[in-house]
Amino acid sequence: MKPEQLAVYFIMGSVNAAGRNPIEVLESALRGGVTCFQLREKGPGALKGEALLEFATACRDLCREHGVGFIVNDDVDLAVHLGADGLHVGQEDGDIRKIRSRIGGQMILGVSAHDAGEAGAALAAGADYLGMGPVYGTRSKPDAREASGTGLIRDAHAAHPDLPIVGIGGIRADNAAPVIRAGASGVSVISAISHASDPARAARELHQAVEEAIMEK
Ligand SMILES: C=C1C=NC(C(F)(F)F)=NC1=N
Ligand SMILES: [Mg+2]
Repeated sequence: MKPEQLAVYFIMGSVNAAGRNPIEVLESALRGGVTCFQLREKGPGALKGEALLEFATACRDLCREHGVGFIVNDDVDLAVHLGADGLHVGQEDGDIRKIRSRIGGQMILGVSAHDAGEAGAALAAGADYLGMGPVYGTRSKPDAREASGTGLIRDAHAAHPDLPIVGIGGIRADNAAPVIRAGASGVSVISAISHASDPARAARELHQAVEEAIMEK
């Protein structure tokens, strides 16, 4: 996982597409230059079984067409079955070491971490990047913790400067810079792109904001 792959990390499930065809939203986001995509099929109305497999396969193929990493959230079996580029798990999704041994050394493994301690444990267990947040208030995750600002990212980056971190939670083009300045390699977003009337434009604007902040570092 090269840190620059985390610059604009789009996360979406079929329920996040604001009533539109999620494949068209993903296609638009990819045209707009998102650098990584995570399929996070969760919550009421989430696809299951054959419908999920079809949707996930279509997302994977679109990402491959655009040369963008395809990451699956939580579902180890689905990630392995699809030959995904990576898997993202939270602290509650099982023992990170066991998951690493299950997916092998090639697959990217992302782990959610909420403090420097969890960051260290995830790194020791084989994580390739950390997702840290919620930086700002978020509506995409009903059970999200309190907004933590960028302090957690700053602490984790200071403790583990070589471990790529992506910020998450309420991030948009107009508040992305502080996340990068705190030491993150990129920002991950759901609704800033999936709810945008023009997802490609939203992705471009986020990419510009992140690139500018990286240049100013
Ligand atoms: C809960 C999550 C936290 N962080 C991330 C990512 F941005 F990918 F690191 N993805 C998630 N699903
Ligand atoms: Mg999870």
